[in-house]
Amino acid sequence: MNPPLLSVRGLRTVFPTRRGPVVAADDVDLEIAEGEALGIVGESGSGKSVTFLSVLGLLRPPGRIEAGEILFAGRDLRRLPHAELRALRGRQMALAMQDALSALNPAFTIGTQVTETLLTHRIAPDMRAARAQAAALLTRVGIPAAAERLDDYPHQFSGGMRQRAMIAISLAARPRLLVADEPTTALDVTLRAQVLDLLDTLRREDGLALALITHDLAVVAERCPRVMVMYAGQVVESGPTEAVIARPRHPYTRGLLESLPRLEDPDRPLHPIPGQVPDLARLDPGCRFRNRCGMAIAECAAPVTLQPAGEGRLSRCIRAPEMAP
Ligand SMILES: Nc1ncnc2c1ncn2[C@@H]1O[C@H](COP(=O)(O)OP(=O)(O)OP(=O)(O)O)[C@@H](O)[C@H]1O
Repeated sequence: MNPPLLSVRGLRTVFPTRRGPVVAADDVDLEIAEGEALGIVGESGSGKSVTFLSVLGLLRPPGRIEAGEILFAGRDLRRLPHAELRALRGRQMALAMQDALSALNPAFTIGTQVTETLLTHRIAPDMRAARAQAAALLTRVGIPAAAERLDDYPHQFSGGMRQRAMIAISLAARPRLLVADEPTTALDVTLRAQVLDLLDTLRREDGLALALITHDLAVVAERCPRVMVMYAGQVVESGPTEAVIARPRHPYTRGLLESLPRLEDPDRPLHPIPGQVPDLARLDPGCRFRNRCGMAIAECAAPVTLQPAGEGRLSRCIRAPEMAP
C-alpha cells in the first residue's frame, strides 16, 4: 500500500500566554491518503484549526510546534527550509478558510487573484489562457457569468460569491491536499452542495486529498468516509464515519451527536453537552472530558491514550468497551 499523502504523529502545538502555555494541539495523530476526505469535528476551540495551521506551516507566532512529525508526500515538513515549505504550500497544499473577506485582497480584482496563481505555478502559459482558465474555475465553483466578472473587485461580490472565489483561488494551483476550514458555512444549502460536489469530483478524478473541518456532522456523514473528533486539543475518537456516527465509542462524540440538529430529523430534541471546555492552560493529566461526562469514574483522572475500539476505530475513553451495544 502507498504511504498516506499526509501523516502527522504526536503533534503538539503550544501558545505561550500570560497564564502559562496553552497546549492547543496535544499528541495529535492523523493520516490522509490521496483521494481521501477526512472530516474533522469538535466544538469551537477544540484545536481543529490549530492542528491544520501547524501542518501547513501557517501558525502565527508566538504559537509554535513543540513536538511531532509532519510528513507530506514523504517529506518532513518540520525540517524543510522556510522557502521550500512556502513553495509547497502554494503549489501542493492549500487552505480554504471560512473567512473569505480576509483571504481575498481587496485591492486586486478577483480575476487578477486567480490568474496570478495560475501564472505563478505555470498552470497557464500566458495571461489569455490564465483568464480563460480563471473563468472556467470560477464557473465550476458556481459564479454565474464568471468571464464578465473577472474584473470585479471582492467588494462587488456577494458574501457567498467571495467564499466561492476564495475556494477557486485555493484550487487554482491544483493542490494535492486541500484543507477546507468551514469553507461552506456562509453558503446556502444549494451552493454548499455545489461546492462540496466540486470537491468530491476533484477528489475522485484528480486524487485531491481533503481535510474538511466543520461543525456540520451531516456534511461529514455525506462526504467524508473517515472522521476525527477533537476535544480540548486532543483527538478523542477517529475512524470510519459510518461507525463513529452510528455507534460512537467516546462519550464526547455521543454528546456532540445529541447536541447537533439533523437535517433528516429536525424535530428531534437537542441535548447540549452541559459544562464547559476546560481551560487549556490549566490541564491535569487525566481525561479532559471527565468534568462534563456522565460516565466519568475515579479512574478517569489517570492519563488516557487512544485505543482501538472496534470497527477500525480509536477512542480515548477507558469505558469505550462498555459503549458497545
Ligand atoms: N493566538 C493564540 N493564543 C493563545 N491561544 C490560542 C491562540 N490561537 C488559538 N489558541 C488556543 O487554541 C485553541 C484551539 O483553537 P482552534 O482555532 O484550533 O479551535 P477550533 O477547534 O478550530 O475552533 P473553531 O471551530 O471555533 O474554529 C483555542 O481554544 C485557544 O485556546
